[in-house]
Amino acid sequence: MSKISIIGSGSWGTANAISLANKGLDVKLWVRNKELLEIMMGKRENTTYLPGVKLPSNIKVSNDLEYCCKEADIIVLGTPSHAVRDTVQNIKKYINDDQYIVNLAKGIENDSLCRMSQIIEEYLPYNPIAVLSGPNHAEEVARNMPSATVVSSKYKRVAEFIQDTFMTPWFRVYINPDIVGVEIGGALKNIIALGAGISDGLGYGDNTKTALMTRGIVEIARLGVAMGARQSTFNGLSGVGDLFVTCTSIHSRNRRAGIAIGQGKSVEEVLNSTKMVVEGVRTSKSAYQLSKKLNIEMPITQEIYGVLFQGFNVKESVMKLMTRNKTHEMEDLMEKEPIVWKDA
Ligand SMILES: NC(=O)c1ccc[n+]([C@@H]2O[C@H](COP(=O)([O-])OP(=O)(O)OC[C@H]3O[C@@H](n4cnc5c(N)ncnc54)[C@H](O)[C@@H]3O)[C@@H](O)[C@H]2O)c1
Ligand SMILES: O=P(O)(O)OC[C@H](O)CO
Repeated sequence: MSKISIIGSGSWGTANAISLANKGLDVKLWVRNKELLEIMMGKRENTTYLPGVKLPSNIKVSNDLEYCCKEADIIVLGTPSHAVRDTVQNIKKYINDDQYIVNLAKGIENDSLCRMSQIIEEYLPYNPIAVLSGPNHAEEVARNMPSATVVSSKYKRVAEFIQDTFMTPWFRVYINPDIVGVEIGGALKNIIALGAGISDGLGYGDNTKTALMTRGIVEIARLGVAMGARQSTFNGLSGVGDLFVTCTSIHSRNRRAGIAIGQGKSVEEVLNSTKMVVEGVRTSKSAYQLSKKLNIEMPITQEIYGVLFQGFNVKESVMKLMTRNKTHEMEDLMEKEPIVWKDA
């Protein structure tokens, strides 16, 4: 039986700890904040990030990184994406080459434009690395509500081992070798979820949100394919699957932040009002930078980046998107699927 250590006890790190512990595995959960650690030890509950769900007795909570890393077969990184580089640097001295590293964070690092697995590989080049990404809200996974997800790794052996470890009757894990596609889908859907929230906040309807979601996945796939991903991955759980759940769920922090912005709150006000991470904000900057670098057309991302960082007015952004040059819906696939119109 594998020993698991989860570094980061936000909602998702804690939910995975609970899911794995319910399976009978020994889990150590690293808690950064000492005050929260005390509460979690006493109440056996993460009252800040996952209230209402008890921690099984086989989860050991600790603030000691060395204690958490040593003897683990699998180290799971559960911090937000902006903290992954620091976290890997901090744990590197306690890690052996044969320990598996699984990343849960969804994001693309600003400026370096690295995917999370690339950051991990930079510091731990010999370790088996996998990423887990899919339509999974912590609040539901922690309560054993049936959910599905995807594990990706460059190596089938690694993906299958992590699949077996995380799979439960309530958490169905698929594997996919397209690590670029899985990471890009999981990271960039957060930008579209902010947009879906803005649309809801403006009082627009289901048509508007569905248009954003459908055209959103087109531009996510366009960037992903340019970075080496497979188009088909964006039709899967880490693509449209995660996009659907994040754009429609009451649990989504990205969507909730978007709603508040659509209702007129400033971005600063919205981000200051929650302890929880709104990944889409930083990711919009990285995606915008990537679209410029690779010369990829990403109109929705560009407008959302503009709203978040350049003071764009949300209603004007909607109008800019609606009045762009007319085009063919399947423009991206035309080379692969030539279009033949009938004459007259
Ligand atoms: N919440 C979900 O349902 C869910 C589901 C799938 C993926 N994710 C992804 O998992 C990652 C973690 O999200 P979450 O929802 O658990 O976050 P959260 O907002 O619930 O908690 C954030 C956690 O990160 C810690 N943290 C913040 N800054 C840190 C730093 N600089 N160094 C170390 N730790 C730091 C906080 O102490 C806290 O434990 C994100 O990338 C998110 O997109 C979340
Ligand atoms: O709450 P959000 O918006 O960060 O989304 C959480 C997960 O990524 C959903 O799969």
